[in-house]
Amino acid sequence: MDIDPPLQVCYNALMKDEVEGKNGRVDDEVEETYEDLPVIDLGLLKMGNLEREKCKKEIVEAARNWGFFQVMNHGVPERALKALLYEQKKVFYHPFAQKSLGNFLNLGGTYRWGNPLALSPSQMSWSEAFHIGVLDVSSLEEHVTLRSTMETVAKKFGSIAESIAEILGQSLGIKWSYFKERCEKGKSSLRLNRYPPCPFASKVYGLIPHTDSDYLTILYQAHTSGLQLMRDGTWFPVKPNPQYLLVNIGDLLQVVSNDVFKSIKHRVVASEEDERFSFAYFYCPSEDVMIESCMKPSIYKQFSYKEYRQQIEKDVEKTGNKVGLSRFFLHHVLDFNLLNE
Ligand SMILES: O=C(O)CCC(=O)C(=O)O
Ligand SMILES: [Fe+2]
Repeated sequence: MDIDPPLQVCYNALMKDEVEGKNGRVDDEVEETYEDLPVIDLGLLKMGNLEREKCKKEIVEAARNWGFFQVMNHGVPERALKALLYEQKKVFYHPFAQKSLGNFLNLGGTYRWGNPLALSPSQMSWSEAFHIGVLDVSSLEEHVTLRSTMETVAKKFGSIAESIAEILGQSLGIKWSYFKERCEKGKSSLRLNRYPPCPFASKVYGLIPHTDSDYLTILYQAHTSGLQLMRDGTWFPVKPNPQYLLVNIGDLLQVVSNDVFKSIKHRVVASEEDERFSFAYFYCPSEDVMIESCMKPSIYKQFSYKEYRQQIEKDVEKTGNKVGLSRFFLHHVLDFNLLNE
């Protein structure tokens, strides 16, 4: 059976171009188990002062020490999460010829698949996605149930992101409304991901290693494993738990915090048997917002969010990879490891 979207065609073309011995992804060491990723009970934020402070402290510690953590009692009903998984499946199961039309879902340019700019199989993601601006969700006129489930999830995930950003900001001495002001009319988005089973699972990623280009991300990965994060140079699997949401620090918060909080590299490995779904909320400012450190001396130059996105686009076009924050180091401290990846 043909694979939809036509990832195999893309893969075959890349394999043809590859120099022998260089094909396929790099197989780094992966730890077998991962029990320690913090789990934070957000229910405590609704309790007395003591519990609230304890929870805030745990969030700040997890963000400092891990950059990636899980939250429970997050207030998003399980039926809303399941409903979006169901709705996203229905959308993905439309034939490729429809999905790839510019105006599918009445929205332009929201559908992504593989990586049209990949120069080798290791830069190719065996997945497809809809990346929809939160402010555009209301344009999904004909897709009533998709729209309403996305609206529910976006609203809930957005307020979780806002609360966590506020707590982290306060720990740095930033005004409580700092992130809210920058993101209210901003570019936050929801990304629906589908990872089809892959006949060459050892050769490509489901989603190539990357950091997120936002303040922070709220992710739901439901039941199927595949997500891994990089810690101290080793990849660790993140065990799925349908009760939990995952939170990870993005590049912009790394800059604002002057590296107190780190944007953690993560990836999804491909699977020969399993189809996998996930969805993510990216908490982002408006394009004109300046991204700058709240501490001196700053590690990074100031840049606008728009500049950051444009730089990423340019780098991906040229090299197949996002270079990311090292482009904006002050004093031209270039991280050649990152550049050469
Ligand atoms: O599917 C996942 O678990 C991760 C998705 C992700 O990292 C992303 O969409 O940026
Ligand atoms: Fe990500």
